[in-house]
Amino acid sequence: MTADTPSPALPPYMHRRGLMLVLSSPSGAGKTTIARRLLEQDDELTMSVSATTRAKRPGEVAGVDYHFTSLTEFDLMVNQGKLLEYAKVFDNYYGTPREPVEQALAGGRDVLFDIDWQGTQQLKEKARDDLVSIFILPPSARELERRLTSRAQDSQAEIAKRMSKASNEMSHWAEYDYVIINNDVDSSVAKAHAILTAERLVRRRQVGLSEFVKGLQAGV
Ligand SMILES: Nc1nc2c(ncn2[C@@H]2O[C@H](COP(=O)(O)OP(=O)(O)O)[C@@H](O)[C@H]2O)c(=O)[nH]1
Ligand SMILES: Nc1ncnc2c1ncn2[C@@H]1O[C@H](COP(=O)(O)OP(=O)(O)O)[C@@H](O)[C@H]1O
Repeated sequence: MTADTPSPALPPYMHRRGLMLVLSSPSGAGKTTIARRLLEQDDELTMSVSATTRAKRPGEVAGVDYHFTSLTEFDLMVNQGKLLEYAKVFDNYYGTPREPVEQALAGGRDVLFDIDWQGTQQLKEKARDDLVSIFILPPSARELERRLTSRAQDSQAEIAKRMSKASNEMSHWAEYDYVIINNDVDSSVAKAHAILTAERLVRRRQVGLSEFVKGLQAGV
């Protein structure tokens, strides 16, 4: 085939089973930054927008960054089974609405989650085969504190609380499939995207391969 001959379309029975890509890290290590960049670069990736009882930060948009709810509304979602997982983090509740995730996966799209280790464990119990998890570490403790402070969105007391919980959060690093030390943002985004690209090619995620290969064999 010459360079300007269009490649033939793949048969319609071939499609990809969507995967769930989880990013976790101690607060301030950079998962929101990496998640935003991945979403900009990749049309097949959808963000799971969590529900939370925490107060909205300056600049955050309701329905985009989080669904901000009261404790009563959150309880109702839990009792009605509307959350795929939920956990208490830093004295607030956070949870993943079930329906958008199920819809995206059914449509062959991949879903990106910014959730903590507790949520990751719950998703792993429910959907191990569809889950790919990445733990993001800061390059140093000092840099973590600098990032939390320079983000300038939390009070000093809130930052101190996040630093004191960082050690516990980081103790879960070995439960993840991949680890990225987030030194340079561009390089970390490229690494996360490489993981996504490779995981999409995992054999069981490519539905219809057997028929495809049979067709190839029949044609040679
Ligand atoms: N289990 C769970 N954790 C979540 C969810 N949404 C956010 N989190 C986690 O809650 C923690 C606090 O998030 P946030 O208040 O946005 O603070 P930040 O991580 O400092 O930006 C982070 O570890 C998030 O990954 C969720 O739906 N479920
Ligand atoms: N590799 C990096 N180098 C320098 N600053 C970074 C890097 N990654 C993220 N940041 C900055 O650190 C702060 C915390 O990042 P953020 O993505 O909000 O972390 P998280 O979502 O893990 O709490 C933000 O101000 C962000 O711009």
